[in-house]
Amino acid sequence: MTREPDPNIVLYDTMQRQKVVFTPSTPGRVGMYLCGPTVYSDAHLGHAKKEVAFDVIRRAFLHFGYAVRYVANITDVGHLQNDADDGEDKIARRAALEQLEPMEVADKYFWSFVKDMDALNVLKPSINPRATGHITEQIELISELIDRGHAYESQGSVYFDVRSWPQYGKLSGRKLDDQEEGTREEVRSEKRDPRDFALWKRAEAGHIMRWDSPWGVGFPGWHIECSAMSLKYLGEGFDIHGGGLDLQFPHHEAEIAQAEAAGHAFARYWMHNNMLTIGGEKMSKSKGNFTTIADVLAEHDPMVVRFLLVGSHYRSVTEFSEEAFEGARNGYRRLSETLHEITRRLSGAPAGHDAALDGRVAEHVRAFEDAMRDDFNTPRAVAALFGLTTELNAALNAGPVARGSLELAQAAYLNLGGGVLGLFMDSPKERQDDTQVVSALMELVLKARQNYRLSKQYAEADELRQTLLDVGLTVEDTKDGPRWKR
Ligand SMILES: Nc1ncnc2c1ncn2[C@@H]1O[C@H](COP(=O)(O)OP(=O)(O)OP(=O)(O)O)[C@@H](O)[C@H]1O
Ligand SMILES: [Zn+2]
Repeated sequence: MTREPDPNIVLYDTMQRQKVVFTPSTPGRVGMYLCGPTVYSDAHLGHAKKEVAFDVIRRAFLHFGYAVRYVANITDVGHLQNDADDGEDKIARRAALEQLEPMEVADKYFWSFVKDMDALNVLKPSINPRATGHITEQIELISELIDRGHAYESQGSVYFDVRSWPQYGKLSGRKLDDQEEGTREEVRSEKRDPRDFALWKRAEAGHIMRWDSPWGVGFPGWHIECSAMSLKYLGEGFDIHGGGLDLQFPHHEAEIAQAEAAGHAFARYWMHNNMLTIGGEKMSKSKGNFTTIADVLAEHDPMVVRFLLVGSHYRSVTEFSEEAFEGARNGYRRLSETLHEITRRLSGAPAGHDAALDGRVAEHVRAFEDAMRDDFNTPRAVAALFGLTTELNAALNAGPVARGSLELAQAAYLNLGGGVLGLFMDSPKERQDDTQVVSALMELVLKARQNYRLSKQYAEADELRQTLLDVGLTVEDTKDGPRWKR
């Protein structure tokens, strides 16, 4: 059943600095752009916070009846050490360290990112554009900026002229005079103003990633890819642009200036996730205080990791600690055990509905949806799921529950906890456990059948075989003994 797009979704827009009602540029549709990873190393838990935060927002829009086009870029060129305008490219540096081609590095860490995201049940983007695949679009945008007098060439590089664009700083609220960018003397001398930022950089001898351009051989600056690719795939005045709080300045500020100074309408709403911290400090690659997603998943159920992340609001800090995991593990177990019990009790449940219970389930569903409509308040939504769980546990403990009510409750868990929060995906660990349990049980069953046959109880042996067939399992007698398959 598809529902009408919900007109009452409220989100916090960083640009307007307040919560506002979301109205899509095209009725029923949401265009979202998310600044994705620079693929030069394995993703860490901080990246997971961001990806899960925006995945939940996307899932909520889907739940509330919208079609979503979700574009998340992959930065594979132009992101220099320390986010600077000058210096080594992060990918090229890693390529030299690992003795790989730069594109080999980008692919290696792209696929490792995809694997992590799959494990965390993050939906795949509708489009996953790469910076190196959109050099032409970036050159076009830079040319538009030069034509309009907002960018200038200098010794084979091109810089954005911030003094020509007084709105520069409007997202982060930074006044031009307070900004300081580019400290190296050689960069200063190429720029008209130290706050100008690179759109295109001249490739020095030995720089591996290089493309031809109207300004000579070079490579794009870090910010321009997002303006070019978001406009290409989502169009003028697209709905939502997301990313980490730390990207507000200079990255998002630069994205806005590049697009708007070239005459394009840019994102209508800006959403920023807060940071995952460790010991109160932002987890980050360059600080070295990170734990990779792969390392976390080696020890923890991915659904517990996800539950931990949605347990705090996307605009709040999430502190990463063992105690936080302990809490998440217990909380998640409470929810999933009740869901399993409901599913178990469905077969054999008396027909019909318990109207009073249905009403109480509906109240928790409403509380969940109200929370999600209110700037995607996942902690409140999780609290509603706990309310639902307390309700259901009381009913289940009191005796048989009508099938219709169990079905309603099950749908609530699966649509809200599963569909919106992305939980309740069978974890690989659970699946592995299941496979082991099935194998062990089948060994026992086949041994019992052998025993029947040895004692010439053929009717019992055939009955066993038939029972297995009824659930889709076939038994074959081979020279090495009986084998079973699905
Ligand atoms: N600890 C974190 N919590 C939440 N989001 C994060 C965290 N670290 C990075 N992000 C987000 O992930 C995206 C990519 O970040 P980036 O590749 O710069 O990671 P990083 O670890 O901060 O790297 P570096 O330290 O090299 O800058 C950005 O949108 C950023 O805001
Ligand atoms: Zn970006």
